[in-house]
Formats: sequence, C-alpha cells, structure tokens
Amino acid sequence: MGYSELTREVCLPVKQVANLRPVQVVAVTGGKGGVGKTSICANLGVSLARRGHETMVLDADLGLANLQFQFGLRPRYNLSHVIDGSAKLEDIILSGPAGLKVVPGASGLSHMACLTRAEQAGLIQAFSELTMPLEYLLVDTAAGITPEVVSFACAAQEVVIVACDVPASLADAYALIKVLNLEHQIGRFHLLANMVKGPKEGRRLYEKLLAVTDRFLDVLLSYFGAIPFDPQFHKAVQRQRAVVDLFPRCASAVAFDSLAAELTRWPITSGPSGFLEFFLERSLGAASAGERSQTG
Ligand SMILES: Nc1ncnc2c1ncn2[C@@H]1O[C@H](COP(=O)(O)OP(=O)(O)OP(=O)(O)O)[C@@H](O)[C@H]1O
Repeated sequence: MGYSELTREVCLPVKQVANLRPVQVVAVTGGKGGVGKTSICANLGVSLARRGHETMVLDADLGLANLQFQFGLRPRYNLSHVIDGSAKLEDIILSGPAGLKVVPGASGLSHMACLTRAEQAGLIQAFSELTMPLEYLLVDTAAGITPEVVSFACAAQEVVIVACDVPASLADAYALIKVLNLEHQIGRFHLLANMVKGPKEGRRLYEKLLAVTDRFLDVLLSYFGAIPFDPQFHKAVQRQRAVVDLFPRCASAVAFDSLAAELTRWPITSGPSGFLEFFLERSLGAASAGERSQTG
C-alpha cells in the first residue's frame, strides 16, 4: 500500500496482525538541542542489536536528519520519498552495524519539518505495514517541543528524556515533560543523564529534575541511567562510527551496554494507548491474543 492510501486510511479501523510480536517503541527526546539524542539512539540501537535483538532506529528529526551520519551511511532514499509516494518504507531501510535497521530521515527539506497532522499520522501508520521481525524501535526526535516531537513521543510506549547537567537542559526537559503530561496525558518518563562526570552526578541530575516533577506534576519519572562525558565518544562521532563498535571498552560504550541490558528488562505494554501508535496492529494483535489466552 502506498503512503497516500495510508494517509487516507488513517482514520479507518486498523486491521489486526496477530502473529507478529509487539514492538517496544522508545522515543528519545529532551527538549534542548545538542544533549546527545541522536548519538544515544545510534549507540543504544547498536548495543541492543549486538545483544541479538532485532532493532530499528528512526530518524524523526524530519527537517535536519543526521542519524545516518552516525554510521557513515549515504542513503539514496529517505522518509521524504516515502511521504511523496516515490518509495515504500521497507525500501528505504538501511543496514547498520550488527544488523541494526536504520530508517533515514530527510535533511534540508523545510517542508519535512512541518508535516500536516495527516502526513505525520500516515508516517506513523506506515510502520504497522512492516512485517519484518522486530523487537525494538528507537525514535530519535528533533530538539524542541514541536508538534512532530509531541506526535512521535505520543506514538511510542516509552519516552526517554535525555538531559545534561546545565540549567537550560534541565529547564527544557521539565518543560517537555510538562507539555507531554498536561496536554497529552503521558504519565511515564525515563531520565537519561548524558555527559556527566560519573554515576553520582547522573543520579544527582535525576534527583534535581525529580524534585520539580514531584512538586508540580503527577508523573512517574524513573532513572534510566547515565552516560559519562567521554572524549572517545566524540572521536567516534567524528569518524561516523558507533562508539560501541569503534571503542567497545571505553566508558561510554560500557554505559551503553548496561543501558541496553536495562531497556530489555522494561515490560512491553501492549494494547491501545488512546494515541495513534507505531505498530498499532501488532500491539492490538498481542492484546487480543492475551485476552484469548486468558479466556481460553
Ligand atoms: N557522552 C558524551 N561524551 C562526549 N561527547 C558527547 C556525548 N554525548 C554527546 N556528545 C557530543 O555532543 C554532540 C551533540 O550530540 P548529538 O548530535 O547526538 O545531540 P542531539 O541532541 O541529537 O542534537 P540535535 O538536537 O541537534 O539533534 C556530538 O558532537 C556528540 O559527539
């Protein structure tokens, strides 16, 4: 099915794909630019893939995509071709390190940064058509609190907030959590502290944010973990390689491996969330299979 048909179909009831397992969809966001969302998505994705999990990363920074550069990939087709109908989603997926699947976004196309709601919905819905085996989808969002960032966060089951220990990052992280909670009823977030000096600083950063969210919002903010500031990390980014691939024993690579292990312990929430979701059919399929096994 082409993209335009999907866009037209988006308000219709979805069909169920019962035999495919649900996909854990994790949005990586943070409000402030430059806190490390893209490189975290890339390295967490490779770490999950290296642990043997079928993993895909999606560059959802629609106007200024750069996830593919983390792997030195030069895609011919990207999401803009899916949206204009000249390519299908499955045809633009690239293979990265350890078999990681990479969905390249478009760069330098201003119209991509302001998709209509129907286009955003069609894009999210297009993932439900993929029939390949998949366990994790990591969604690298743009900076800011734009309608796209909000749509992609709402379409994921888990939202990871990346923050650094600078006032602007903490303020933006709080503002994003507030908007997602008060305007979109998202109640569960995971804090990932990046570029910290050590584990204690990561935890302190979490506690600072928690003090504010506990005081003013009704949300569950859990601590995902920390990634240290690591010159090797930056070196790997400059060489367009994943740090977990290039320097697997350096401090940040070790942190990514434990974060990947931690992520695999998160329960998969299946069943409709009330929002348009990535892989909705698989989720509905799993929910109805669960009902069948309970009643059967
Ligand atoms: N833990 C770290 N140690 C050292 N450098 C880091 C670390 N995390 C990120 N960086 C560096 O910070 C810069 C910004 O990272 P990145 O592009 O991933 O951020 P971003 O949040 O995706 O940015 P944008 O909002 O522009 O999309 C990169 O040069 C990256 O190498």
